[in-house]
Parts: sequence; structure tokens; C-alpha cells
Amino acid sequence: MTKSNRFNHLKSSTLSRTTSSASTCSSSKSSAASSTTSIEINSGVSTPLENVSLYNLKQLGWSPFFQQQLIETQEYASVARVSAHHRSQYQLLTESGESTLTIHQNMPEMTVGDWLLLDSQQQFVAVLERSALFSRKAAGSKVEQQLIAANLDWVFIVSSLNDDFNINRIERYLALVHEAKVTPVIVLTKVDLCDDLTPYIEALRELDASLLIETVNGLDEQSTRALSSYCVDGKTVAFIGSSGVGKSTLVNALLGDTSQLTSAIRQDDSKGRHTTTSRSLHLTQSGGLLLDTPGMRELQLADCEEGLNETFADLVEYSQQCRFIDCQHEQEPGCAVQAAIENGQLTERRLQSFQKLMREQALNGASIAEKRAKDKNLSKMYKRVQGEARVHKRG
Ligand SMILES: Nc1nc2c(ncn2[C@@H]2O[C@H](COP(=O)(O)OP(=O)(O)OP(=O)(O)O)[C@@H](O)[C@H]2O)c(=O)[nH]1
Ligand SMILES: [Zn+2]
Repeated sequence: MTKSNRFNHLKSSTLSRTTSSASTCSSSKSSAASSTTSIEINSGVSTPLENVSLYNLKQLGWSPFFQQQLIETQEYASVARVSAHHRSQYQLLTESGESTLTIHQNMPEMTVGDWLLLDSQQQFVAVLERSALFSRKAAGSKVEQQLIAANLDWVFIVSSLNDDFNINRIERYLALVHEAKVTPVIVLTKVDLCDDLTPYIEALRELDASLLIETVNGLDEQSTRALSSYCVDGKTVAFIGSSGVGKSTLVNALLGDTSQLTSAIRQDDSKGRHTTTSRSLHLTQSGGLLLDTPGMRELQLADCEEGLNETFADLVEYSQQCRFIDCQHEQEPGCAVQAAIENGQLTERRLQSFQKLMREQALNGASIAEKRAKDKNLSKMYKRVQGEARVHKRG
């Protein structure tokens, strides 16, 4: 198959469907949640779940953003999406079902949600540019960046409507989500236990008047339907929030009874084991995808300046009017931030939160940069020593 043939092949099965996948926030939001138990396969015909063994790419999250990358891409035969990352292999979702890809040293690091190009032997060709990426500082003594999740459309920042609700924590999550270039949705759970929503909504509006906010009772199917409407048309969502706020409850509500779907796509690997058990990317009942990895639940703030600036856009705008370019917004004359606080346009809390989070990300980020610099120096040293050894040998 020539390159253009391949392109046309993908075009015929996906491009016609991708035009609507670039739906805006509002259209996604208003689209009704589908509760049917059938999904569409390549032919465009609705098929009962138990018969499904193929997906179309749009169901897996394919969009014009990825499609346009194919035009300038090298040889490939098919595309696949990473659905799980194991020690020695990636699990993939493809148009023809589920498969695995053995990890080799010469492959770039990839993560759940990534789109890959494969050759006719199902071998790795390239990873496509990501529309969004979550990464974090690796745990323990290592201070390297780990990839957590790629190509998400929405992140639900979950908080319950009780003592857990903490506006500073929500700001921290917002910075992370903005940094990853994903649209956040604030999901307030346990609405059934809350008498008055007003103070919560007001506090959130103070952060950003245009924030998307959903209030749900995770235990009530009717109530969680509002969330299903984000989870349509191959849109990929993930959850973040502290323990006990109701994330698992919502995950279960969104996935619904997908046991049929799981069994339909279950495949045996070369050793006869089922390969669906530890998948991190799940197809939801409403036609979207849910990305659930432990890493998403342990996100740290590092190298996150852009995300913070976006989260605190109002404050940043005031600060640009300060008399001194390096104003610390403390006692300086002509400080527009302090003036905004005095006028009631900004809260002191928000300034403190911004400064605290900026310090935190700088500290975490610096250690990563330092580690990189150290690694560089170390490898230079090794090269020098090896070079010297070689010269010594020859001599
Ligand atoms: N009343 C009420 N209870 C809820 C709601 N959502 C979750 N719960 C309950 O809250 C408890 C914690 O919910 P989980 O879904 O396990 O919370 P989680 O965020 O997944 O917690 P971790 O697994 O520790 O991260 C469970 O007992 C749920 O039944 C809700 O909207 N209303
Ligand atoms: Zn200032």
C-alpha cells in the first residue's frame, strides 16, 4: 500500500467522522447523554455491544488534530492508541481491537492516551504530537519527569460539598490542568448532603467566573447524567481529587455496565492470558473514554508556571500594571495588586495562594532542572574519561 493509499484508507474510515469531534465546550456540554447500549462501528451501523470487535477511530478519541499530522508523516500502516503502560509493553486500542506492543530501548517514552503509528508488522513507527499532556515529578529520590496521561479533553476536578472543599486545593488542581492544556470541570459531589450551595459556587466564581461547575449526587444515576454529556464522541476524561470525595463512585457511574463491552474486546495474549484486566483507558457507556491511572491521583506541582499564570490570570493582569517590573506585591509604591486588594477586586488569600504555589512549583521544577544538569555533566565526564582511556590505550 502506498502512503497516499494508506492515508485514504484512514480517511474513509475516520475523516468523515472527525469533523464533528472538534466540538466546542458548549456543544459538548449541551449534547444529550446517550444511555443506549450500542456503539457504532466502521460501517456506521449501530451494533449490539456483544457483537462489537472493532472500533472506529473517533470512538477511540481520534480528531482532526491527529488526522492532520498524518499528511506529513512517514510510512505507516495503521494507528493505535495506548490504553495501558506496563513494564515491558504497551497495551493498544486499534480499529481492529486490542493488541500489545513490546517496549524497545529506541522508542520514545509514551503514556496512556498517546496515539501511535504502526507499520504493517504492527511495529512502532512514531508517536503523534500530543494535544495535551500530564506529567509529574517521579516519586522517591529520582526527580525526573514522568509522563502520566496524554490527549485528554476534560479533567473533572472532584471535591465534595463538605469540609473537604478547599479553594486553595482547587486552585492547585486548576494550575495542573491548565498546564497540561486540558479544560477543567469542577465537579462538586455529595450535593445530597449539602443545604446551601451558594458559598461554594461563589468561592469558585471568585477564581474564574467562566469555570464549568457541575454539582452531583454520585449515588443517583439521574444526577450523574450531567457528567455523561462531557463523555461523548470519543472525548477523553480523567478525574483528580482527594481521597473519599467520590471519584470511584463517579467512575463506576460513567462506565456503567461495560462488562459486555469488555468481554467483546477481550483478547488473549501470546501466553493465552486475557489482556483487558489492567487497561487504564476505558470506553464509557455514553461514547467517550475514561482515563484512570494511579498517577493522575498523585499529581504534584512542578514546572507549572504557565498553568499558574492561567489560573491566576486576573492577578497576573493587575501585576502587569505595577510600577516596578519585579514588584513583589508587598509594600512597594504603585503596586496594582495591592490596590486591587484594597478595592475589593482581589482577595489577599488569592495573592498568598498564588505566591505559595509559584514557590512550590519553582522548588520542584528546580530540582528537575538540577538533576538534568547533573546528568549532563556526569555523561560529559564519562565521555571525557572514556576518551582519555581510549587515547591512553592507543598510546
Ligand atoms: N451521600 C453521598 N455519598 C457519596 C457520593 N459520592 C460518593 N459517596 C460516598 O463517599 C464514599 C467515598 O467515595 P469514593 O467514590 O470511594 O471516593 P474516592 O474519591 O474514589 O476515594 P479514593 O478511592 O480514596 O480516592 C463512599 O462511601 C461513597 O458511597 C455522593 O454524591 N453522595
Ligand atoms: Zn505589585
